Amino acid sequence: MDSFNFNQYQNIVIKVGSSLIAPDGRSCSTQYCLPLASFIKKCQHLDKTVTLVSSGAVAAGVNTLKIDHSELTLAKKQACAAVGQAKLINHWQRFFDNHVAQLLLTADDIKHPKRHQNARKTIEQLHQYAILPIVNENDTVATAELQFGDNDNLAAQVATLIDADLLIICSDVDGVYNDNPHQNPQAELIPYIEQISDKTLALGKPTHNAQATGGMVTKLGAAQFASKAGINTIICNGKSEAYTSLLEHKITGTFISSNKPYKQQNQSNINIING
Ligand SMILES: Nc1ncnc2c1ncn2[C@@H]1O[C@H](COP(=O)(O)OP(=O)(O)O)[C@@H](O)[C@H]1O
Ligand SMILES: N[C@@H](CCC(=O)OP(=O)(O)O)C(=O)O
Repeated sequence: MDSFNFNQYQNIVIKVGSSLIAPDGRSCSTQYCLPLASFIKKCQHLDKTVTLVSSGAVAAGVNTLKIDHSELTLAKKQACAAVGQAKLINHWQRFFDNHVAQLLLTADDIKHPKRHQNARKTIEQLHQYAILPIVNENDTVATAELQFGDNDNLAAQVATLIDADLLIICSDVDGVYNDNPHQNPQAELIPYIEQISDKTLALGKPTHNAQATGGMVTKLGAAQFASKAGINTIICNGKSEAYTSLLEHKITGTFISSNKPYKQQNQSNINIING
């Protein structure tokens, strides 16, 4: 079989969800962040530029303020995000010896031409300083994000902003299944999606996890957005061997192809495992 070649990707956006930052309510846990940090460092040593989109601020704030998720009003969620963001960035600083930067963005910042350009230039400059840019939604002002939005979409927007060639969405499931595997034990993993149709979007259901936001619905929406911009997406499990596989030029998860040719992309060369 032809092989997927991780070497062809140079500018990668990695999104990590609350499910991995705060497993079982343990906010800012090292359990899944340590392997992810190690993967990011390996990518950096391979001369790839990496931008991290990290969720987990609300979960971290909930943990500090000892609030039940079911009691969260919008104002309480925003207060949790403000408390938790400080904790979250401190958490990442420890893995990267302080070589990280915090960027809090809203959808408006990405739409506004001048702010868009400023955000892009800042990220490029940080990459030149070998600093890992860590992006989150600016939850204090982005009320719509906490009511309707999600960081999967933000990650796809950031990937487009910086002309990334790969978006990796790390979650707590092996990839996209034909139904929610937490609710349907018969659900089967879909290793490769050539194009996201309405039928594919309908496979994505909400999350089973009170701490997370979007479930697979928003990940598929994000992949569709990235795909239209010529960016391939991989949805994988940050609890598994997915990172090791990628470094070995194999995909453990779901690969979603962009629907237009991008850079040296070669769609015939894809080696899928785990499916
Ligand atoms: N078709 C599907 N395939 C896989 N997972 C799905 C699907 N539909 C819904 N899900 C849910 O999406 C969850 C992952 O999204 P989410 O909990 O929001 O994670 P994260 O915090 O990583 O963004 C899974 O654990 C599962 O409950
Ligand atoms: N800005 C929020 C992100 C919420 C979110 O999208 O969470 P997730 O579905 O776990 O990626 C936070 O940091 O908690």
